[in-house]
Amino acid sequence: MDAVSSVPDPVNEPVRGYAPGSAERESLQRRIAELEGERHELTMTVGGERRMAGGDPVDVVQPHDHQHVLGVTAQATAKDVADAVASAKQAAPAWRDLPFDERAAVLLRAADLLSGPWRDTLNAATVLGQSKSVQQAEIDSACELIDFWRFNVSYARRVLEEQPQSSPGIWNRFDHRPLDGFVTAITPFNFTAIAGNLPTAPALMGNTVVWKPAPTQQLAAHYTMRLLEAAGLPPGVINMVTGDGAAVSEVAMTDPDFAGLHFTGSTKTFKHLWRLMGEQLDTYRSYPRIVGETGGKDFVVAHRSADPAAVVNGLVRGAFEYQGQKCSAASRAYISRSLWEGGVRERLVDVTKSLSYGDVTDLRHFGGAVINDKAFAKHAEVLARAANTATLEVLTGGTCDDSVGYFVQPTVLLGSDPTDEVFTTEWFGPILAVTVFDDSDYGKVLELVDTSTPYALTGAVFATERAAIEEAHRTLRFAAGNFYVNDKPTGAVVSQQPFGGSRGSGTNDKAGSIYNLQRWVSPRSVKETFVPATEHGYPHMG
Ligand SMILES: NC(=O)c1ccc[n+]([C@@H]2O[C@H](COP(=O)([O-])OP(=O)(O)OC[C@H]3O[C@@H](n4cnc5c(N)ncnc54)[C@H](O)[C@@H]3O)[C@@H](O)[C@H]2O)c1
Ligand SMILES: N[C@@H](CCC=O)C(=O)O
Repeated sequence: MDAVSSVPDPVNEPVRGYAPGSAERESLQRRIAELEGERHELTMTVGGERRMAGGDPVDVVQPHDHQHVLGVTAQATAKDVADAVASAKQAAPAWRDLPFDERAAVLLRAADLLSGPWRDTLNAATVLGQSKSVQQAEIDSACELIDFWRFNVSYARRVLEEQPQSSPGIWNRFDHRPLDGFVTAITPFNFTAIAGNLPTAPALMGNTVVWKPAPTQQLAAHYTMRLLEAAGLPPGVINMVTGDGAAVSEVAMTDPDFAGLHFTGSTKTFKHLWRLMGEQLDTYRSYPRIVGETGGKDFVVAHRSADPAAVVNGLVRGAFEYQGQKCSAASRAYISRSLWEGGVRERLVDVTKSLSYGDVTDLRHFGGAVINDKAFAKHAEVLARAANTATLEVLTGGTCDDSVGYFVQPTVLLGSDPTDEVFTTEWFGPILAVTVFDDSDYGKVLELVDTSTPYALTGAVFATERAAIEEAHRTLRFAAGNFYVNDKPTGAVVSQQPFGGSRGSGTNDKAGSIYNLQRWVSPRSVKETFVPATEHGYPHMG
């Protein structure tokens, strides 16, 4: 059983600005150029060995310059995944028997390496492979991942401290065992921090893991794996397999020792995986722990009392940072008529028009391209439909161009039918749908916001009247797991706004919090009686 010692008090990693002329900018640009000039062999890592997966090769490109191949990865085969599962099982006894402090030290060291010598590498890989602006890479692949690793150690310690009461002559204890089997972590393309957190959180609690990143995030995932090795992660504790995941669900998730899924990605994929797990219930030795954080259709509501400049800024940053490819991105807005007609419409259109999306290695751009050809085609279809729908008006944007990169212009659609799919479907791109309501209909609009989508991830209300804010809290209590007052619905910070949503948006286990970490232990209650009874009778028997 783990002894509990004290661990360093975590603080949030400061965000660097990369202003022109700064040493940090020069250093990052140098690293970007180095990684851009290499052609990476994006292998799996199984039992500490790097090897190319056996299936079809897959090019990993720069989304803003899709002819530029950064490296080649490959689809993992059933045999590759079976090897990763075997390796996770083999590494399990030694890893779970290692004292908590030794496991924690690996992540604390990884955090310090990322804060220092590895920062440029992970940021550069995220800029190039996922088309993030430097600011968006910095808050993700540096700060958020460092925060996950440091804060998780402190939360894990609190989990281990939780102990039952004892009574005279009896000592009761919790043995915080890892799960009885291995964990599968499946991660999305859009956050390097999430990709790094999902395998490491269960590992911290003593589990071994099969991790499958998204192919489009493979460059940053490759360096995350190298960084964990540099921090001292033993071989086999986290086994990284590559590809689109078909073999992972077929092999790892149908193994009798599969004990937990740590997933972030779309609602559709999560439901598919949950159904698969349901079908396998008679195969598994334990009921698997299922943690899945999924899609959103995140809202902004602006009451007539709101500060117009704050509303516009919240919409622009909330909807268009990282090309709208955040699960938290504002994609539907409900604006009171007096605000809209009092200048918000013009200001929103003007600021949105001024945003430049381009090659993110040129740091002057606000954003880059969407992740791949599939996302581009989906957005192109949405924009074509919008242009031909009578209830929709394209206020700005509405165009896209994939001749060099997968560029979709930041788009604002004005809709008179709030049931149209632009207000209900997650597209995961830079498309914001706005509808305008009469000031007196605020209460009705809150009801509409609550009921018009299957999701409940993030949302924001802008208002200065306290009664309006209180009404939004009440009506929208279950409409968002992360709710913002007078702020954009994106940009949650580990330890400050623990992140996750409910309804169709996930199991709401709040990544980077004590709630998430406790899902990766299976406590054993131990009762020890110091002087055991020797007579079987009771007083009532006389
Ligand atoms: N709620 C959150 O915290 C959160 C955070 C980030 C992203 N997201 C959501 O993620 C989605 C965007 O990410 P994405 O496009 O990478 O999602 P996705 O569902 O397409 O893919 C997620 C992961 O699942 C894998 N996958 C897909 N099909 C699989 C299968 N059959 N078997 C095994 N693995 C499979 C993918 O390869 C990838 O690694 C959006 O819906 C977004 O809202 C949610
Ligand atoms: N936690 C991030 C979103 C993660 C999903 O993509 C935010 O709060 O913006």
